[in-house]
Amino acid sequence: MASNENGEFTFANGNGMAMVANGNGTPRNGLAKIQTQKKGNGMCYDDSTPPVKAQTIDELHSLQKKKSAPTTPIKGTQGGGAFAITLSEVERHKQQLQSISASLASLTRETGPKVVRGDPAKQFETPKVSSHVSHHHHFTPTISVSDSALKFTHVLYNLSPAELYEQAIKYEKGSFITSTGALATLSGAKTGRSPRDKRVVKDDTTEDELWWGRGSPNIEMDEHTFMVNRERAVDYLNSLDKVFVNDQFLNWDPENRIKVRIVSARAYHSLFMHNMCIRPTPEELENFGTPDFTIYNAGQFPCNRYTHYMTSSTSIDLNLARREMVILGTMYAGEMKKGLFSVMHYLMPKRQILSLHSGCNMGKDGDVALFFGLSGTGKTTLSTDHNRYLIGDDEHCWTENGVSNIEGGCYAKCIDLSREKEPDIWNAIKFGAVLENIVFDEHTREVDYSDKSVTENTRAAYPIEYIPNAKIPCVGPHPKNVILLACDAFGVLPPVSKLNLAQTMYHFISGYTALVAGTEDGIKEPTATFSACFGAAFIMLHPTKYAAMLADKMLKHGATGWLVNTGWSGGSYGSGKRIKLPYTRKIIDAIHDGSLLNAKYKKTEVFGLEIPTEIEGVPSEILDPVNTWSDKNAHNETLLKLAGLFKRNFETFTNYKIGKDNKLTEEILAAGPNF
Ligand SMILES: Nc1ncnc2c1ncn2[C@@H]1O[C@H](COP(=O)(O)OP(=O)(O)OP(=O)(O)O)[C@@H](O)[C@H]1O
Ligand SMILES: O=C([O-])CC(=O)C(=O)O
Ligand SMILES: [Ca+2]
Ligand SMILES: [Mn+2]
Repeated sequence: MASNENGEFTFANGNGMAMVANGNGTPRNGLAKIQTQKKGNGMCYDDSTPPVKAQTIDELHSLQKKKSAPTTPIKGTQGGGAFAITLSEVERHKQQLQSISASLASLTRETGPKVVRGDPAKQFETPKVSSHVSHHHHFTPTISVSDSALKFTHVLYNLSPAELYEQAIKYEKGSFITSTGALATLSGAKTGRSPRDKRVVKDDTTEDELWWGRGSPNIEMDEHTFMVNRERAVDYLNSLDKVFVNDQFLNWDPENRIKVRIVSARAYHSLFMHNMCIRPTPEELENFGTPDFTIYNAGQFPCNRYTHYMTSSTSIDLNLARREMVILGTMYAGEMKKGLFSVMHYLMPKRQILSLHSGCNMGKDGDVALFFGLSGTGKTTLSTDHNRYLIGDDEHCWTENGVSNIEGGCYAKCIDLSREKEPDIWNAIKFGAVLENIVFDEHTREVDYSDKSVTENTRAAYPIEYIPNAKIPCVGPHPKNVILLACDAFGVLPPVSKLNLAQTMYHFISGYTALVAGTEDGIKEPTATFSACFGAAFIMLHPTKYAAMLADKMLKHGATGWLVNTGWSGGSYGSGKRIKLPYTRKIIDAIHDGSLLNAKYKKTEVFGLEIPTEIEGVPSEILDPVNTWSDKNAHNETLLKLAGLFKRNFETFTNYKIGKDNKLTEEILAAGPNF
């Protein structure tokens, strides 16, 4: 066999004699049989089995790949017979391509690139397809049009995971198949989000609507600068031989579904979004039409640091009026996921729908729990519970009718992942899953989840249906429990406290956690992080807007608030230890089954938290942190230190009113630590 310039194997041997292949396109008995006698027409056949239908080697190869809707090149070019299709189908294809072409329009390409579906490696094999499409997008070059306008850009449109694997492995350095079939990838220099490089276009509308200024994640940019970056990204994408386009949905609530298009340069990005957004059926894709929101991910290419408002070579730019986002200078895929989440945090409240940075699951009896928490506090880990239905692990909406997941997949932290402690996540890391920045054995391709050589923030992205008890469609009734997760590396917050509504609001607005960045140098002071609504990086409106909606909904549906510390016990980071995951799971079980609601409680000093004295399966002495510290003075000092940090953080919010009357506002202010 020889390999042609397309990297495909030809079956002709050096003597011009062809080898015999069976109907599956593979040589019989594994080895190619050499026919020594030439037949008249030059074609060989094996007369012991029915002859293959193919007339040429290319046809034979094409038989191997069964045609399917989303990725097949434009039909209707072959004329009648089996390929005959209705005019409306042709029209739809045409519109779809025009829509993609319009997405990629830039100044150097007024009408957008010539869009061709399929792999550029095959462009010479399927001339009919390209000529068919270019016919619709042909324009005469004029003096003002640069050469780039004449170039083809191949659009790899909604490829399947298998096709994306092939693209990644063939063209993207650092892509490998792991021993369980996942696609290992490298995200490049950035292995986490870059919130300081996020910009939002401030125009007349957003100036009034959005939260700007101190504490806000929204750093302004103007429309013109946005267009400069947009052009830079689109020109970069157009300069490539091929781009990936994903047309998908957000939100499982059919009434509030958002159509998104993601244009990117890497198979890694396309597969990541395939997993993370809701996947359309072939019919839904046929009728997709124009997207509600578009992301241009040119992450390989930097922004120009001399551009106004830019302070680094990374820029993530959101333009709500244009319904567009541009990514330059970071390939970390989480930017796309969380960029879209920001958009939802703008669009949903406009419809009186509360958007939430939370996990969500449901018991056999239909009791729903929300899990709020900053990155790494346990939303994915604790919402993925073998005894409950998973609705989603990170982004939800709460409407008049109940909850709905925004996404179609999960994004789990992988550091120190173990089969015993997190079996469902472990098993979800199989073919189709994207594994970011993990380290594996060069030969066996077994992943070492304890290895932080690339980053501590190793991640797995997989479709939600990879979790066996996923609730599909991912919607549920109104929540019964609202669990606020904090990973308290100071080790002074109780493992669990029952909150009244004002306390729930106080802690929701505070959005506390304290993680310790892993370092090789050993002990490092924990640092407190306060992030309003447990996701300040993604909210667009003032935190009190979301808080007021949450208070309304919790009151209306009688939900109970809880504060769960998934962090340290027995001392701060360095002397104490992280609370054992099995204990946290027991605590969560007791919340779900209602037993904790009616347990015996006592009130803590300073934070005034109601803590239970007993929980089945959890040692009672750990329920009050002071018991676990050998140095009581150190405990009290640390407690006061953390309380002080809470107080200082909340000062920003003291002038804001929550809801219609001032009563709740005053109660919330009083619900913080007292000392
Ligand atoms: N007691 C505990 N409770 C919860 N998680 C724990 C506990 N002890 C250790 N962990 C570990 O902490 C990590 C929690 O990460 P997880 O992926 O659930 O974060 P997340 O809240 O979903 O964050 P993100 O929003 O960034 O996805 C996991 O690696 C988990 O194994
Ligand atoms: O967005 C990410 O990169 C991961 C995540 O879920 C978070 O940080 O909340
Ligand atoms: Ca998560
Ligand atoms: Mn998250």
